[in-house]
Amino acid sequence: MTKPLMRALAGETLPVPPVWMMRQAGRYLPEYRATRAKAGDFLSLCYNPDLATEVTLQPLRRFDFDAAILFADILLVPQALGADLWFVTGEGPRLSTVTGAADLARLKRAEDVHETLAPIYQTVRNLSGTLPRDVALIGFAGAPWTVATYMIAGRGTPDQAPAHALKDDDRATFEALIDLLTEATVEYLSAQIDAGAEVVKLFDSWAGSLSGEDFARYALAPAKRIVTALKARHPGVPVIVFPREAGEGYLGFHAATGADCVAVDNSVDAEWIAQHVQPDGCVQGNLASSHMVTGGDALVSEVRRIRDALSNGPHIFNLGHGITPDADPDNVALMVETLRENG
Ligand SMILES: Cc1c2[nH]c(c1CCC(=O)O)Cc1[nH]c(c(CCC(=O)O)c1C)Cc1[nH]c(c(CCC(=O)O)c1C)Cc1[nH]c(c(C)c1CCC(=O)O)C2
Repeated sequence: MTKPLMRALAGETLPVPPVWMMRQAGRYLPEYRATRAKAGDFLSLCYNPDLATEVTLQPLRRFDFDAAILFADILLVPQALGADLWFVTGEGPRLSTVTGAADLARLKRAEDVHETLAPIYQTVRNLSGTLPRDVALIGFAGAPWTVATYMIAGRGTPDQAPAHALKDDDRATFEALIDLLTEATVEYLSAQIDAGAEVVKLFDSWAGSLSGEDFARYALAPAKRIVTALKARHPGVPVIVFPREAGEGYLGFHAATGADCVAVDNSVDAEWIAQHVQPDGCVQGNLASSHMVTGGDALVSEVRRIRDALSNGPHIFNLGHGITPDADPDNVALMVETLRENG
């Protein structure tokens, strides 16, 4: 029997959609916090295959999810390309910046990322074969634009202004960075698939800040290049893309990139997705993650509404973005239970 997640990705409409959660291994779980304390800091946890395997498995012991997602981070690729990376507690990531051609010239080549990322592939190998029979293993990477926004600014930014400035002031350097990240992402995802990832997902968390021609050039085109290269190297391995807050940019995203599934955030309504995106292929989403904090009747009715709205086509149930540290694990259990109430 094929795993439910793989069936949905192949375009099948299932009586109950498969379910998993972005950031399902994370700080809302006390056992995650304990393992992270043992590792020391977040990056040490990412690069420790035994502990990264353990935290990947933790949510599966509590919840009957259909997928596990590799525990790692989208910012490991810039680090593997030679950028400095560290996390400031309570604030987020910091990186050495790329502000011009000289910074770009100091980065390594795409093929060189494997040396740093080898422990991540070991985590994938550990997980492959360890998972419950019906659970699919998802690998992931950040999309070039989103990763570039962190590399250019040296940190997370509310409006991605430094990346927009480099794009508009020094397009050659900006595009060379996007190209390097596109190639490095193919290398990284391809190695995850070789190590046992059954599905890969591309996170373009800041796709929504690109508009018009820029959206086509820096969200669609790199995603298409990555999907095309992966399909050539690994026929049959499905790809999920997540152009977060793309709005109307979700229209035609399957066809423009060749992705098997488009993940949709909660700024668009499930009915709209059913009408305008799901006819093109599998969709994933899109419960607001705030329901994992507040729970109750609002959670139950919203899970039912999204499930029912998307029940006439291939759907993977998920949140619209990652679960937050203040979420209550009981609400996650209630989400899964509600989803399957008649199934
Ligand atoms: C932008 C981005 C990053 N990382 C990621 C994105 C794209 C998706 C999104 O928009 O959420 C993706 C990511 N980050 C993490 C995963 C693991 C897999 C999963 O469970 O989904 C995934 C898929 C673990 C993580 N990545 C991070 C944590 C928290 C680290 C900790 O334990 O303190 C986890 C579990 C840290 C991180 N990593 C990043 C930031 C901005 C932060 C700090 C913010 C925060 O503290 O929540 C970069």
